Amino acid sequence: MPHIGVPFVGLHYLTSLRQPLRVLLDRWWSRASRGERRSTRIRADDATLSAAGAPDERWTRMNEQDGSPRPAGMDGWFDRNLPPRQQVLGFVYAKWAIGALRAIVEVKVPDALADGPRTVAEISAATGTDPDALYRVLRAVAAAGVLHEGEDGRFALLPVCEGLVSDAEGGIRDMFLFASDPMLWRPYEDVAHTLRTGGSAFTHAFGLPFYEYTKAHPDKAAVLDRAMLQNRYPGTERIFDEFDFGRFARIADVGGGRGHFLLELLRRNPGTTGVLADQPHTVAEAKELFDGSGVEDRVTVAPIDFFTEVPSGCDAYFIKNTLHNWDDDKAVRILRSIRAAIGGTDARLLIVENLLRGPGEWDIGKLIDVESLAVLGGRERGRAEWNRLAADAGFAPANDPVPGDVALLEYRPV
Ligand SMILES: C[S@@+](CC[C@H](N)C(=O)[O-])C[C@H]1O[C@@H](n2cnc3c(N)ncnc32)[C@H](O)[C@@H]1O
Repeated sequence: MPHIGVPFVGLHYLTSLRQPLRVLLDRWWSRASRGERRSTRIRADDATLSAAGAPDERWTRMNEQDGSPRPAGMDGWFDRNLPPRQQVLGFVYAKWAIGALRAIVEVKVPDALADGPRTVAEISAATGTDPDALYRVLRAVAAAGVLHEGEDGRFALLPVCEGLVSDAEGGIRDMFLFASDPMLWRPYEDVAHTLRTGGSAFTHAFGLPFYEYTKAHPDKAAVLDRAMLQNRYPGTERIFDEFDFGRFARIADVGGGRGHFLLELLRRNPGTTGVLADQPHTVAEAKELFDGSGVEDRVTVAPIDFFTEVPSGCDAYFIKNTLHNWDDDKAVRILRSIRAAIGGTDARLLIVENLLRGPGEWDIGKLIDVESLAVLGGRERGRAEWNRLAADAGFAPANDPVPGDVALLEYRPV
C-alpha cells in the first residue's frame, strides 16, 4: 500500500492503482513529449479502442528507444515540452489528473456510460452534477486518455476506464476510491513531517495510527475492507500460477481481510482447508463472502489480534500485504505469534510482499514504501531485510524468489 494494496495494497492498493494512473500519465505525457496532437480521433465503437488500453506495448517500445532500466511509462511523469530543469513540474500534473478522475468515479460517471456513449446533458442528469463543471472535468479526463470525447459531443468509456464501473468483473473501483480517499491524501500534505521526525504523517494528521483510526471510523474501515476485496493484480495471479498451495492440508491466511484471497485459494485447491484470521470487525463481514461460495465447509473464521495470538493447527501460515504495514519491531512480533502457533511442527511461513530491487533500479515498491512510511510507519523490504526479520522470529529461508514486484517468500521454522 495497499498495494496501492498500497502498503495495503497494497496501497498495493497503490500497485493496483498504478495501472490506471500509469496509463493516464503515460498517455498524457508521452503524447505531450512527442509534441503530438491527437490527429486520429479514436471512436468509442471502434476496434482501435483496444489499442488504447495496451500500455505494456508502449512501455516496451519506449524502453527499446532509450535503453532505460525503468518502465518507460514512468518517464511520462516528466514534461518533455519544458526545458530540462523544469520538466519535473510534470509530477504536479498527477494531482490534477487524479483529482479529476476521482471526482468522476465518485459521482459514478463510468456507471452512467456503461451502456454506451452519452452527451454531457445525459451524464449530468444521470449523476446529478452541474453540466458546465462536469463537461470541463470530463474533457480533461478524456484529454488524458481515460475517456473518449467524440466529435458529436458524446463521451464514452475507454477500456482503461471499464474497471471503474461499479461491480465490474475484475474491476478496481473500490481500490481506486480507497487509494485516493481523503484519509490517504492528507498524510501527503506533510510527508516532510515524516522526514523530520521519522514518525507517521497519518498519525500526525489524524491523532491516531491508521488501523486505530479505521477501527474508530467504521465508514473508513468499510472503505478499506471493500478495497481489499479487489486487492488482486498480476503479481497475485502469478503467485497462484507458480506456487503449489495444494501441498498444504490446512492454511491460515493471517491478516486475510474479508477472505477474498483465501476463497480463491480454496477454490483452486479442493483438498485444502483454511482459516481466515483477522481483526474481529473485519472477519465479521467474511461470512457474506463465503456463504454459498462452495468452500464454506472448508473455512474457519478466527477473530484475532495477531500481536497476541495466531491460531495453531495449520501446516502453512500465509500473510499477504500485511507485514509491510508495520515497522520491524511490530513485524517481528507478528512473525513470533505465527512461530508460536507453529510450535514443534514443520509448518511453513509464506510471506507475500513486494521484494525490493537493488539501488538505482526502478521498482514500484520503492514508491509504495513512501506510503508505508508516511501513512503506516511500515516499510517495504529487500531479501536481506526479510531474512533478518524472519530469523529474529525463528525462521530460515526455504526458497529464493526473484526481486521486483510481488513475491512469495517461503520460510521454515528453525
Ligand atoms: C493491507 S490489509 C491486507 C489484507 C489481505 N491480506 C490482502 O492482501 O488483501 C492488512 C490486514 O491486516 C489486518 N490487521 C491489522 N491489524 C491487525 C491485528 N492487530 N490483528 C489481526 N489483523 C490485523 C487488517 O484488518 C487488514 O485486513
